Amino acid sequence: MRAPVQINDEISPLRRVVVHQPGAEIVRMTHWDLERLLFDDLLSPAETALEHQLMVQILADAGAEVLEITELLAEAVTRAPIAALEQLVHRTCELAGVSELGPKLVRWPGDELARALVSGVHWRDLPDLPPSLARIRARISDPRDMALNPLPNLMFMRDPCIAIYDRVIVGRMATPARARESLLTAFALEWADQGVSGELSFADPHAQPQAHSGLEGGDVLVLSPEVLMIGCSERSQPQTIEYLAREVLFPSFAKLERVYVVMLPQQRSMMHLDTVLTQVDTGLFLGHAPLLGRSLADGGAGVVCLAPGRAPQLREELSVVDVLRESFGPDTTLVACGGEDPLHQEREQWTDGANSICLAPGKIILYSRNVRTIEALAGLGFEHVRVSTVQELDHRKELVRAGMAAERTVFGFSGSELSRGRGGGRCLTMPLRRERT
Ligand SMILES: NC(=O)NCCC[C@H](N)C(=O)O
Repeated sequence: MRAPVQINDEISPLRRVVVHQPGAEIVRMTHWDLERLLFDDLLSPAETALEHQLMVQILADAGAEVLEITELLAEAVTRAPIAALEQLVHRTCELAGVSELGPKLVRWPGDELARALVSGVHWRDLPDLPPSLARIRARISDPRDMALNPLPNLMFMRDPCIAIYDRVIVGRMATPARARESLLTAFALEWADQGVSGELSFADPHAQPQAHSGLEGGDVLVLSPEVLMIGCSERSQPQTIEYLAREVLFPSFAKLERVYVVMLPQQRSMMHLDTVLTQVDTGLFLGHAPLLGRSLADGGAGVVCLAPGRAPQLREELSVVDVLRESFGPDTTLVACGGEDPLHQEREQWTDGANSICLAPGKIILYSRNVRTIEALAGLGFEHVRVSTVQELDHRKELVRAGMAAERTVFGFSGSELSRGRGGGRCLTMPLRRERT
């Protein structure tokens, strides 16, 4: 059933979420591609799938309906009007520099096409196309001989589209490796039977001026109906954020008072705001303290306030934590990812210690490898519940049930493979509905 989007904050009980279990697309990578495909290592497909399944089970046992994007996409491909499908395929091929493929692909059976759009297409599967320069070059220089590249980052479902309040904003992926993802995700959400009702904003990446490129979901935190926080990062560009705030957000959401823009270092370890900051409970955040606990003057991240009808204002004297206190009260606290030791702060920020997904206030999921972060959370009353594939399914369900009933819980699971793609629980999930509390 199509359902309206409802995301008014980062922590209310999670009820509907989109994920993607990594599949054939991660098998089609080689070490030659790692940098271009934004990975730090080749992942073991079986281990990665197990880790991901474990996370999905925790989400489901905690009460969320979990949707798989490839199922939505397969449904959308068969349900969408032919003109919409042709447009999707045409744009996909255009982005890949192989426009000649479009008319052929669009006639593939729906399931096959949906799979191909995610895991890529080999030239050898297109025997009757006339020779082209693209094909010849692929044969000479690409050992995999791909006409359409795989999308190994699709598992990081947070980034291609962004649910804000009652709508989905279609992202602008900043790198060629991920460009197709926002087209596919928007198409799936728009046309699948289980998609979203209501408007998709900013919906046509090609209709906007080219300058408005670069807006990824990991940079957007929906803190309250009044306040959003957006990272101006390696991936989300200042012009795009300003345009989005002025043209889409303030005119659409009457309650929205301000958008805080956090000026992040333009570097891979902090590619999105949620790699350094996530919310874990009312008035409680988890984050990279050296960056967020200091003002710009003191070496921390700068914060700019955008408000309707006003010029952007740099809050030079305030840290991100100060700004959060200004909005959510003086008791608002930042738990340091990695604890107090600078060495472990750096190590665990890199392994997504700050990137938690909140299942309900005070109930979060984190990779269990981030032991110092989990210790720091324990100091604030979080019980660590370790969830693992060696446990019987019923036992795992019971652990999640008990953890959800406790005051504060961090569900830890192994993310040894997943973390090599540089994303944690928040990056791997795209919430569409949280309960109104
Ligand atoms: N929100 C996030 O931080 N997503 C993680 C994305 C990781 C992916 N390998 C990327 O570089 O885009």
